[in-house]
Amino acid sequence: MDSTGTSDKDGSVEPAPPAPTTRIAIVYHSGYGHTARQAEAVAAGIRQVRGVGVLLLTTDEAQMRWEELNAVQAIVFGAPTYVGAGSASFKAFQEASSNAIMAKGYLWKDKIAAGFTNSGTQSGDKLSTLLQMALFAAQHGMHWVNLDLPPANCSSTGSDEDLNRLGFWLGAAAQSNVDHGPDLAPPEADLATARHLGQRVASVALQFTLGREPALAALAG
Ligand SMILES: Cc1cc2nc3c(=O)[nH]c(=O)nc-3n(C[C@H](O)[C@H](O)[C@H](O)COP(=O)(O)O)c2cc1C
Repeated sequence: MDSTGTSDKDGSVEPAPPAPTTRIAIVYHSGYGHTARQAEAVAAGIRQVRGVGVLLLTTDEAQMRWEELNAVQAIVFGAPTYVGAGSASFKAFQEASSNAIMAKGYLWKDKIAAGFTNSGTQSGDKLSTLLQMALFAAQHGMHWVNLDLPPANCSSTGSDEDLNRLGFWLGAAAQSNVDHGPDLAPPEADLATARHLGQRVASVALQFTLGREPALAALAG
């Protein structure tokens, strides 16, 4: 059977589901592969929401594919925290967007945005990186979506296996032991937290996409 449909027992063909009309890009950097695992988890969360597609790009790839980024409804930013901020490669992508996107008329205005970061220690000053991403989104006129998970692992019944075990609100955080490769880190709880962020952004983007057309028509009328 080709990709256009599925065949059931009597040989009849069911039409393939329509291509997603809501698309979300993930733009991330990962020096050693740990944040890449988190990015893949965000993508998996997005794919769980029917009707939403994903474009997964490194910060280097993104700088060659601005037009594709301009066409998506949401962009999720991801970077490891290096020296208390997003990595230099992520910063290079941010700066490149100034000429490529802002100077050309704020082409990302009103897109949805969200972010995630990963680092070696439990805190590791990851909040600084999430703030950097939220400010970046604000400078582009984007709408920031938070994590929407209660902080966990903060009571006698909490554990390291809880969703949002690191207790962030602004975006998804992960922690990777510095002596573990990306096959072992970040742990499942942090990948599940990243999947949650992906699902949430997909849900919000879908609401914006489906709700926006009638809203604009009403405003124009
Ligand atoms: C140059 C450099 C600076 C780092 N600074 C921090 C830091 O400020 N806080 C922290 O918790 N971890 C820090 N780390 C650890 C990384 O965040 C951690 O190893 C992370 O998993 C790397 O992600 P990646 O494999 O996607 O590059 C630093 C690592 C490097 C290489």
